[in-house]
Amino acid sequence: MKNHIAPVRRSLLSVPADNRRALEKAPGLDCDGLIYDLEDSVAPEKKPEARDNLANAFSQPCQSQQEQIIRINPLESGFGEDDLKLAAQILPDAVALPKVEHVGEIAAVADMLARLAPARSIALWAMIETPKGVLNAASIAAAENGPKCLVVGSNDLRKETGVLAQPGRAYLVPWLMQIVLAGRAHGVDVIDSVFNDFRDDAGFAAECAQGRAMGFSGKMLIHPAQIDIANRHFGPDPQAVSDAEAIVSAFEQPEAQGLNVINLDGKMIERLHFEEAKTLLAQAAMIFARKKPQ
Ligand SMILES: CC(C)(COP(=O)(O)OP(=O)(O)OC[C@H]1O[C@@H](n2cnc3c(N)ncnc32)[C@H](O)[C@@H]1OP(=O)(O)O)[C@@H](O)C(=O)NCCC(=O)NCCSC(=O)C[C@H](O)C(=O)O
Ligand SMILES: [Mg+2]
Repeated sequence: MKNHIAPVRRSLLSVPADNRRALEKAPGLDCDGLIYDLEDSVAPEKKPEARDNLANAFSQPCQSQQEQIIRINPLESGFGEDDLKLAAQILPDAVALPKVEHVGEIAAVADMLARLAPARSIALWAMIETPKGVLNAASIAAAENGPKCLVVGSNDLRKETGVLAQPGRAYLVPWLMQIVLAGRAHGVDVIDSVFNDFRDDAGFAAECAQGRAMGFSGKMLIHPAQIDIANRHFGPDPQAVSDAEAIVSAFEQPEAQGLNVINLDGKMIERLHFEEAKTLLAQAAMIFARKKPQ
């Protein structure tokens, strides 16, 4: 995505970087972003090949407007440094760090990237997927030159805590809300976790609706079949667009000049709703104007 003013992040598809067919297919899909994965979906012996695939994919001319993110391996894994060298060479929009637990990890990767690609700024994203990551989410989001996005990894979070995968995510919700609050407190975008059962459209839609209601901007995805559903749930629906148009129009009337609160069809509308409505319309316009992938 090349508009960095108000990024739309409804749907972020993870693409295993060792899967050439998926790499080929991904730029033609209607998701807002691609998270090219070098971490858990790629076996240790395939990491070099996966990096070569990405170098090759990024060398091709590309019309896609998707935001491009590379998920690297943790630095202590022994793979992370080579992943960062690759990032400095191919210059994605962002590098996603998995399993971030402390603000120091962000600083270490930022320093390394600044040394490897001094003239370019590559944003950092932090995956929050361990108990310590959740507990420290606020300080991670607040880091100087810190992450632009927090992404939840609920598979790892469940593994580390013993919480079971259940519809409704009752026991995960408090932690998810903590992550949303941490991100929003520091102006950092928040993305909900993957949903593993990619053939269960109804279950996925329910989880998207829940994530949207919790305040997430979008969802990390694992399969192309999930894109339309995520776009629909996290994007502005026609009713929301027409409500926003009515609010903007009402506040722009001469009689609303100098007023901070108005009555619109029996509802109290404040200037904050006016600002919210303008943001929603700008996002809707951006989605509408975006060139459909071929
Ligand atoms: C889950 C999959 C292994 C399923 O793959 P497959 O069996 O190939 O599915 P389909 O036959 O239904 O695929 C249909 C076509 O779609 C393409 N495809 C599938 N997945 C992707 C994708 N992710 N990106 C692009 N294209 C994709 C197939 O190639 C087929 O194409 P065609 O040949 O034209 O028919 C697979 O979907 C998969 O590997 N998904 C991603 C897995 C992944 O990235 N895992 C890491 C992220 S999960 C995570 O982060 C968890 C987090 O850390 C946490 O802790 O929670
Ligand atoms: Mg994970």
